[in-house]
Amino acid sequence: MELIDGKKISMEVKQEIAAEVELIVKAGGKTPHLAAMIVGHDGASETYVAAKVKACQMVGFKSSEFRFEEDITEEELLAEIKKVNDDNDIDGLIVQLPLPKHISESKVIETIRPEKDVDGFHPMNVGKMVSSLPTYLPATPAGIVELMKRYKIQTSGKNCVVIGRSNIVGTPMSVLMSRKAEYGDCTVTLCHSRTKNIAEITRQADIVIVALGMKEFLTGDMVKEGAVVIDVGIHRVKSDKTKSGWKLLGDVKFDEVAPKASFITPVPGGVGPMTIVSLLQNTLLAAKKEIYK
Ligand SMILES: Nc1nc(=O)c2c([nH]1)NC[C@@H]1CN(c3ccc(C(=O)N[C@@H](CCC(=O)O)C(=O)O)cc3)C=[N+]21
Repeated sequence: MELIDGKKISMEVKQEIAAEVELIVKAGGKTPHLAAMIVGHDGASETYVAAKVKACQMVGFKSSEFRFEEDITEEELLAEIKKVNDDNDIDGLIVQLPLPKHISESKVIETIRPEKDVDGFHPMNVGKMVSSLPTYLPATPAGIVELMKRYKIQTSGKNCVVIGRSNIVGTPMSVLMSRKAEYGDCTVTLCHSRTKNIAEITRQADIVIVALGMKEFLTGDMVKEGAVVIDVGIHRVKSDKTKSGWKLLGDVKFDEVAPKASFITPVPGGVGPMTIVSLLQNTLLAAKKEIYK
C-alpha cells in the first residue's frame, strides 16, 4: 500500500505556480488575484478560506476576502458579485458554499462571470468540461486527477466507481474519469443513494472515489485487493486522543481499507490540499486569460 501524499504534492505544485508567477511579474505582467466571498460564520468555511489566503501568499497571488453576515439578502449578494465581476484587478472569484437557505446557490453561481468562475461551477464552464473544451475544471475533481497523474496511476480501460453525485464533486468527477482525454478513459459507474447492492459494485472497482459525505462509509469488505481509493469526505469528530479535542475522518474506513488498497488518500492530507491548489491553477489561467481571451 502506498499513501498518496496530497500535502506533499500540493507543496510541489505551489512551488511550480510560484515560479511561474515570479516570471510573469518580472516580465511586467499582472499579479494573479483571487477573491473569496463568505457568508456567515461557519467553522469549516473559515478554516478553508484561511487556508486559501495562506496558499495565495505562498505563491505570490493577491487575495481578497469579502465577508457578509448571515442575513445578507440574495439581491445584495448578487450586487456584490457584480461589483467583483466589473473589478478588472480581480481575476478569480469563489463564493464559499453552502449558502444560507434564503439564497439561491444556482443564482449566485450563474451571476459570477464565467471568465472569473475559478471554481468551475458556472453552467457555461460545466458545459465546456462535458464537451471536452478548455475550461476551469472544478477544483476537487481536478485536484484528484492531478494527484493520480503525479503518482503515475494508470486509468485507461480501468473500472472506476464514483460514489456521490453532487454538482461539485461526484458528477464532474465521473465526467473527467470517463472522457477520452490525456487522462481518464475509464469505464465509470456513478453510485448514489438509490443504488442497489453498492458493495457488489465497488468490489469490481480498480479505482473507487468516495464523495457522498458519510463518515467511514467505505469499509474493507467493499473493496478488492489492489484497488486505488480516493477519499473526498471530511468530517470533524470529537476525540480525546488529540490535543485539540477534535479529529478528522473521511468517507473511507481507513484502517480497514488501507491494507487492501494499492494507493489510498488519507484525511487530512489527501484530497483537501489539492482542492486549494486547483483553485490557484485556475486563477493563474484566469490571470493569463488562457481560457477566455
Ligand atoms: N465555492 C466553494 N468552493 C470549494 O472548493 C469549496 C466550497 N465552496 N465549500 C466547501 C468545500 C470544502 N473545501 C475544502 C478545501 C480544502 C480542504 C483542506 O485543505 N483540508 C485539509 C484539512 C483542513 C482542516 O484541518 O480542516 C486536508 O484535508 O488536509 C478541505 C475542504 C472546498 N470547498
